[in-house]
Amino acid sequence: MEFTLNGDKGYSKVESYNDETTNELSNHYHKILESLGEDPSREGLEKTPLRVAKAMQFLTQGYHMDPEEIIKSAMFREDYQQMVVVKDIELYSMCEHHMLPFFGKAHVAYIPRHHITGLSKLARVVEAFARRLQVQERLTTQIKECIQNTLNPLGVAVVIEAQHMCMQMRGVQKQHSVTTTSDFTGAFQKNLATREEFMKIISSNLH
Ligand SMILES: Nc1nc2c(ncn2[C@@H]2O[C@H](COP(=O)(O)OP(=O)(O)OP(=O)(O)O)[C@@H](O)[C@H]2O)c(=O)[nH]1
Ligand SMILES: [Zn+2]
Repeated sequence: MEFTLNGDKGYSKVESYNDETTNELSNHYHKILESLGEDPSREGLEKTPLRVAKAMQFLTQGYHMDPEEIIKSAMFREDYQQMVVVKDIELYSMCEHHMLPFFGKAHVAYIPRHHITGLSKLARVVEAFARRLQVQERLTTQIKECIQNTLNPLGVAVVIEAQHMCMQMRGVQKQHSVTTTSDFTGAFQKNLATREEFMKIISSNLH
């Protein structure tokens, strides 16, 4: 089956894998298991190369998504010019240095000029950029730019808080460190009160 994620909405709802890529990855993971001193033919590992091949394609499916198309597929003209905040969007990404997970939450806001977008699309844009090999800084900026370029709003704000497994399980081994990145355009950049309102909303426990 093909990865057909560039559908008319910019993503596909079906979990599917490219047979050729799956085969190629499986062969590589078979060798990797051997290099690690394992026996890829023992019962528990027999299907592991195939499972990992699929898992890795799932975790990097963002390469087959078109984030701008995701927003454009649900853009509506509206005169609302106040802050729209979607907070606590959980995200799972992989650091490009160690290919280990980093995970946490994204908080996304914008102030519409003439257009709003479907709320789920903001979360889908986070997914589309997170499901790639990333650094947290670039992930933050890409989400911001995508929303700015498509909706042309009065401002965009993105804050990401994440824990990096490469800092927890290995390396410096700091279990409790959390990294926060942020990026702003327009009103969020120029107007301190606007930015503070956003920061207050994402820090509050109001639901
Ligand atoms: N800026 C940034 N750094 C990251 C991110 N994810 C992982 N890193 C860091 O990437 C760096 C890579 O540094 P290197 O010295 O080349 O790799 P390393 O020898 O494995 O480093 P240690 O993790 O310190 O053991 C490390 O400091 C990681 O903590 C990220 O999203 N943003
Ligand atoms: Zn890393």
